[in-house]
Amino acid sequence: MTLSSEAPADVPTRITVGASAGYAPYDVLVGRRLLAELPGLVGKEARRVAVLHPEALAETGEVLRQDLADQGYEAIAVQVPNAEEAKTAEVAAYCWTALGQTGFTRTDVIVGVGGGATTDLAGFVAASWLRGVRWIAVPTTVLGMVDAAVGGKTGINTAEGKNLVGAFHPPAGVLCDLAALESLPLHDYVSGLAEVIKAGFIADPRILELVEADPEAARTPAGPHTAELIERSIRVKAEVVASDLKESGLREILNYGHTLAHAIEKNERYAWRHGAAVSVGMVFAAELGRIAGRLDDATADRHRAVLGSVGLPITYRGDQWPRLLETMRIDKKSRGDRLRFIVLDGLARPAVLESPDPAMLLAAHAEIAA
Ligand SMILES: NC(=O)c1ccc[n+]([C@@H]2O[C@H](COP(=O)([O-])OP(=O)(O)OC[C@H]3O[C@@H](n4cnc5c(N)ncnc54)[C@H](O)[C@@H]3O)[C@@H](O)[C@H]2O)c1
Ligand SMILES: O=C(O)C(=O)C[C@@H](O)[C@H](O)[C@H](O)COP(=O)(O)O
Ligand SMILES: [Zn+2]
Repeated sequence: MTLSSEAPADVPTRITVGASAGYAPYDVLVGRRLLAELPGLVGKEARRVAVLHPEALAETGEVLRQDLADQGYEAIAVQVPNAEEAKTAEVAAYCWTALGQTGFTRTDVIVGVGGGATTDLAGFVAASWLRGVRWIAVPTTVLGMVDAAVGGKTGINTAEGKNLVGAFHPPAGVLCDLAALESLPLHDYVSGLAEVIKAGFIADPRILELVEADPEAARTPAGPHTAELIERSIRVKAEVVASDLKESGLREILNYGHTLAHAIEKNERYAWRHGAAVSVGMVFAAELGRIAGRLDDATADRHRAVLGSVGLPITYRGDQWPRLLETMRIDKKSRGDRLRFIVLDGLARPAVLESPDPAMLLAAHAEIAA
């Protein structure tokens, strides 16, 4: 991965996430060679900086740490496991120990560099350390850039399920250096496209058109529309979280496809990437919408077509339904015994489906069962 702190080649795109729920606004920068921006975001009040990075980005973590040390900060690198293995209470506790041993105070700053799993953990450690310190996200996956690093949902998993412990704690800034995507394995790149396509279905159909125009190109960072796809998706997310940071209503639309997705991830013991599970979850939600008489056939079918065209999965093994249903009951959108799903009433018209009939759920499941 080639992150460098040289001056930016071009002016980056700046997307501001507006203030919400008493939290300050912040900028998401998208461009190349953005690391020169990092010290400015860390600020002068901080004395110590902890750079949390996954094993796969050990070199990058050290580049950032050295860069911050050169700027006069007492900078430490904290290596955490790759992917979902980082989102555990044990790893969070390991990070707290590192901060404690470094004498981290309330004015010090955490930098999370990596995919969504790393930034979810870094944000959670920042939210919980001393009841909240500033943090900066440097997402290095498509999914991290378009979704996880933006909006302040931070958290870890428990044995019972995905993201069950966490906090709303927005970052002070987000640096999306597109050069980072060049070292991302294809499987991870494609997984991130599920959240891009989600933004297309719930809010910005132009995203779907760009993917459909050349699905093969959409699968690589060198594609002609890479920056536009990422920026459009960030704008969707930024707009939603600025109006409903704490998910008291509108923000639930970002959970499109996630009710089933999180159950699949848990069922697969996190061997499936989040985006892959979200892909199947969106096909399920589309079928649910169609069966409920809310979504037209063409838009429901478009899910399979566009997700499949970039190589995302659109089916899941059919023998697991009772387990999936059980896990879905503790989805955060559930209220008491009532399951709630985000469905579409049409393209870019997300809405809530309350307590669907079990027969409807079963019928939608039959449509995704392999
Ligand atoms: N907080 C939110 O709003 C939000 C939104 C969407 C997803 N998420 C979470 O994000 C996580 C998924 O994130 P993800 O898809 O980025 O996966 P990930 O963080 O698991 O990263 C995938 C793999 O790629 C490696 N990696 C990261 N960047 C790399 C790079 N540039 N080059 C080479 N390897 C690299 C990682 O170490 C990991 O092994 C899930 O835990 C999901 O729940 C959170
Ligand atoms: O930001 C949100 O809100 C989302 O729902 C975005 C999702 O893509 C993301 O996977 C999120 O972590 C899911 O949150 P959860 O509250 O369902 O755990
Ligand atoms: Zn997601």
